[in-house]
Amino acid sequence: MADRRVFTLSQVAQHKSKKDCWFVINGRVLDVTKFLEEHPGGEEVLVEVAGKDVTKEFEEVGHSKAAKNMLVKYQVGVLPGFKVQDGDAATAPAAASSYKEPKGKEMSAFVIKENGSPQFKSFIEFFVPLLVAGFFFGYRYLTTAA
Ligand code: HEM
Repeated sequence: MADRRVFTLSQVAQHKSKKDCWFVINGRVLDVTKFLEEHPGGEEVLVEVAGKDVTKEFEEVGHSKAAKNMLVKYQVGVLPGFKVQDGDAATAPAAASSYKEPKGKEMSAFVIKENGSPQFKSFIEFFVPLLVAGFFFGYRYLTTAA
């Protein structure tokens, strides 16, 4: 369960350095100090907005669901009056952790499926040309004999 200690925005604003970096996203107070170096978007962008409510900035980047699910990991508390929002991806960490990559799925697109039985196929492959040849010679015989 994520931390529910209540902090005010001015308390969050006291943690705005590279060594102690907090901010707020969707009412969650996050301590991202340990995440700074790992952030795929770079640590500078995070330090620049440290100590503030960065919900807008976070959404504007169009972060993936995976990124949204990571928020809970860094949660140290909430703002006063925090309520879990509908559709907040971070509220479903259980669902996120049970999600499994559909391994091998992409490969199946390249597998050519053999549905018909191979015996039936070779029968047709053998007799159809034979039948065509038979018709051809039969027709030739009938037309040249006259
Ligand atoms: C705890 C909060 C945050 C987490 C967990 C997080 C996580 C991530 C992740 C996983 C990515 C890779 C792309 C993706 O999966 O969406 C990313 C990219 C990025 N993030 Fe964050 N981020 C956070 C906060 C922020 C904030 C507050 C800003 C802006 C002020 C920001 C700006 C960016 C940018 C600019 C990129 C690069 C986008 C790109 O190259 O297309 N991030 N972030």
